[in-house]
Amino acid sequence: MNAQGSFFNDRDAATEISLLNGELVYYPQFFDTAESDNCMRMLTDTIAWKQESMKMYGREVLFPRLMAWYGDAGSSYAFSGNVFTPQPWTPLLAQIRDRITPLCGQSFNSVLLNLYRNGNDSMGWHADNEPELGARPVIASVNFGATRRFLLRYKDDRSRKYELALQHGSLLIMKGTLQQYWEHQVPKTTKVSTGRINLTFRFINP
Ligand SMILES: O=C(O)CCC(=O)C(=O)O
Ligand SMILES: [Fe+2]
Repeated sequence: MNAQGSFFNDRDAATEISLLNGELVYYPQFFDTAESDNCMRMLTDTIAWKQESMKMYGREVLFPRLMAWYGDAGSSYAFSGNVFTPQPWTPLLAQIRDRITPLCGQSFNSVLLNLYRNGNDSMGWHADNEPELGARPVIASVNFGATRRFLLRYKDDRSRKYELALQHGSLLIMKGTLQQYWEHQVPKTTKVSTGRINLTFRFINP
């Protein structure tokens, strides 16, 4: 805790990034180092991590990372042929949700967690444009652990690109028409040998 009795520092130190047909707001140090270290440890140990699989060309393929889904009852989420039924909010996940919500201009009823065990774990190109998220979803991405590259490319012109290094304790808000016009990925890297946890807070229309 700091002198103001808050676990969180530098919440206002944001960079607003206006892309063509999409908006990002990046808070590099939304959570201070002590709190981020604690979140990394607590989430690693207490989340019900699973390696899910998806059907690809008739074969079951494992996702190259561990995942978990938490949220309000009824906020089920379907993607890549999976239906994720949420587990109830843990106190820590609810605390993180409640701290980021005031900055996001909307509430969240669920969170998808991804654990990248090392640089060999990754997430491929996609947009978070499932119908239950609505046309212009606000998605809040919270990062703990190793810094990983977050790449964006414009769907209609893949030479138009943007890149961020998402660091320990950061918050990235994706909004506007970003998910309609852009895709994003977290590529593999040989430079990272430690774990990273990403949480994407979402509002699923029931
Ligand atoms: O790990 C990340 O930074 C990206 C996560 C993501 O794109 C997602 O969960 O949809
Ligand atoms: Fe995504």
